[in-house]
Amino acid sequence: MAYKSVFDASAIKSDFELAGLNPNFIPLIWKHILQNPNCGWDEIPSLPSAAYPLLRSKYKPSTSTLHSAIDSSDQVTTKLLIKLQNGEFVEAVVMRYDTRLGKYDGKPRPGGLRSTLCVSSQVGCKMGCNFCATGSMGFKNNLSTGEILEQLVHASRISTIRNVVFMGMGEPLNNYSSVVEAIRAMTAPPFQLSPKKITVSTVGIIHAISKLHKDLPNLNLAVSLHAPVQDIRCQIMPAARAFPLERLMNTLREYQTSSQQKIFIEYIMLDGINDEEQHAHQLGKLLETFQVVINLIPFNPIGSLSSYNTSNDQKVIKFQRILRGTYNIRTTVRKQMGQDISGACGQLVVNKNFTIKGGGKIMAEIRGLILPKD
Ligand SMILES: C[S@@+](CC[C@H](N)C(=O)[O-])C[C@H]1O[C@@H](n2cnc3c(N)ncnc32)[C@H](O)[C@@H]1O
Ligand code: SF4
Repeated sequence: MAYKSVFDASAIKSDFELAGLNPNFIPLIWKHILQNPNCGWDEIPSLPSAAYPLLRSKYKPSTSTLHSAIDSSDQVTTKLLIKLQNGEFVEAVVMRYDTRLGKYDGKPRPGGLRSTLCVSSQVGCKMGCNFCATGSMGFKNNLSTGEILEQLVHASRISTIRNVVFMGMGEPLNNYSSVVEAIRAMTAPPFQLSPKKITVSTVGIIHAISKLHKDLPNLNLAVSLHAPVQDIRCQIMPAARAFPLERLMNTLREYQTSSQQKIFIEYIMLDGINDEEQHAHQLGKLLETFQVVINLIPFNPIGSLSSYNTSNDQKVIKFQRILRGTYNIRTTVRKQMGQDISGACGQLVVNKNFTIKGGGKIMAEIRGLILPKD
């Protein structure tokens, strides 16, 4: 029999209510599991007696298991391979940033290390972007709320997570209800992340963006735009045909008007495809009346899955200068982390022959993606 995850927030809440139990006990159960990874139900103290048989009969403290974890050579990034109850695997990536030294003056700051977790929302993805390793897997299944939250639970045991980005495997807005429910749980006890520290990245699912601000105010929205005109978007992102650029921009305008929040624009730099000066000007004109931050993302190689090359540094800098200088748009170049463990954006495909943290070699070649040897 398949058990439910105790982190399936609405399922456990409704089971508690049906049994006449107070749902306020649920965060206490979650907290105990966070602190005691392998605990059994009977070890959780102070629950009403009717809670124990309910938990035993229907729920597991974790439906997924951490199959393996591997550190990048600089120890900054850790990629987690997580096995789901149905036998499928997903990946999540922990990225550690050192905030102890000020970015500009190099002076010590309080706070120390903060970690960002990149979570998956689906096994595979049906959007088929042709620069993305996950897209090449096709779609297998949506993750449940519990399976999304369990990624945070596994990661919290190796690092203190302050930020969550939905930039792992899958299109989060194609799994809307589970993602929204998981984010609500992340911002409540015991996780208590600030919604301002959670970012959902989307290829541009128009109808879902329209709902998002009402369901989750204060959330950060990142849109994978990647091209300033519809024909280039369609060439690299087949889903763009269903979500035309003009309609997407209208939807973002409405989103911005109602949320009053800046929007993050993701722009992958593909040599000879979308990285010329004319593209920078088209992008600048498209976005100059919005409150946006543009992230220029160097293309991460995905082996034989894609023949794209990343733009050279001079082109990236020129592109950035045009957006900043001519259009006054805040534009950053994303620092890539975890490339050596195929843990950077778009490199996530399931690799079961992963090594255990701290040792050994990466052995597998999955779906033509040749992983680097360490
Ligand atoms: C893997 S996606 C997941 C979230 C969502 N599906 C989306 O497309 O925004 C996260 C980000 O990685 C980017 N990405 C995908 N493949 C990439 C690659 N090979 N190199 C760099 N970024 C990539 C996507 O375009 C997106 O901005
Ligand atoms: S970039 Fe995002 S939407 Fe496109 S295939 Fe990859 S995961 Fe799916």
